[in-house]
Amino acid sequence: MTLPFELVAQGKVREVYAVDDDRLLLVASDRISAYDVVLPTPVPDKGRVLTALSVWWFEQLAPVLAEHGAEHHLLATGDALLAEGVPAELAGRSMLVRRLEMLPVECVARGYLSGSGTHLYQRSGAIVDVALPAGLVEGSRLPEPVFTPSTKAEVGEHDEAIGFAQVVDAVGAERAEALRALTLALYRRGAEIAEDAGIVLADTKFEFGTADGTLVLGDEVLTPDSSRFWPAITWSPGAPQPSFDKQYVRDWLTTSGWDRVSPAPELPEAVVAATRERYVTAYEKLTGRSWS
Ligand SMILES: CCOC(=O)Cn1cc(-c2ncnc(N)c2C#N)cn1
Repeated sequence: MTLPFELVAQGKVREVYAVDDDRLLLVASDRISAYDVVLPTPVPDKGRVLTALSVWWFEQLAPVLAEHGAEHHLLATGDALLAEGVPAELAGRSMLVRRLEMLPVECVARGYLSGSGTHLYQRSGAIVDVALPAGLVEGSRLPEPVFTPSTKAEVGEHDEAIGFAQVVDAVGAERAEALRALTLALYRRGAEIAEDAGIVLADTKFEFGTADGTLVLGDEVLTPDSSRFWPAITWSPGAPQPSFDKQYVRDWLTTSGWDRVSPAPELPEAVVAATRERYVTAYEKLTGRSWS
């Protein structure tokens, strides 16, 4: 599909286009990645569901942003984009956003110990400069949510966990404090809403920018692609937790014998359908809205 806009960033499952000097278009694809590999089989509606979820979260989080003197970058989505020249088949999985001066920090909030956080903790009892109590295991709930920022890695590289001092070096002390406070406040509100929906929001990554000196929440927000969603019902510390949305894919890939190095195999139709259903279910449980 050719868009009448310049491609400015390409991620594993998303693209960013320049609409004009002040606005960008974030386009979510139906691609799914597992074990850091983009799989060859798309999941129908994944892009549209995760876009609708982000849009809903921007609405839910607007009061928290306002409390912190911040805003978000969303301008429009869906049919409103047709007038901007966005093709109909992309409109539902695109967000028109304000162009920001993006800050060079991945703002990660963790309410639970998982993934790279567990690895760092097992090595040093902390996540960089964030000390944690002894005796935690993969999946443990943390006493309090913590801010564990990282650098924005180049495409294909892994983000590197950094300490608060490095955030200060990058954006200044006042802005660093604001990022930490806002990241944790947004995470707490998201985790609270997710808990009511039977979903553990284990961690999430926010990206912020500035516009005319104001802090602005960018990127996608609180989706299963930017966060770890676990079914609350199966939460059991001591082992990797089942992913709310990707577990069918992970399990099938494991049974398929894929070596994780050679090109990933096509997913069976049943796994694609079940995975699509997980995205729709996450949307409906969180928003209380019917996907249809
Ligand atoms: C392909 C995936 O890459 C990204 O989303 C990272 N990225 C964010 C921007 C951005 N730049 C200015 N203003 C914004 N509002 C945004 C946003 N969101 C560019 N790349």
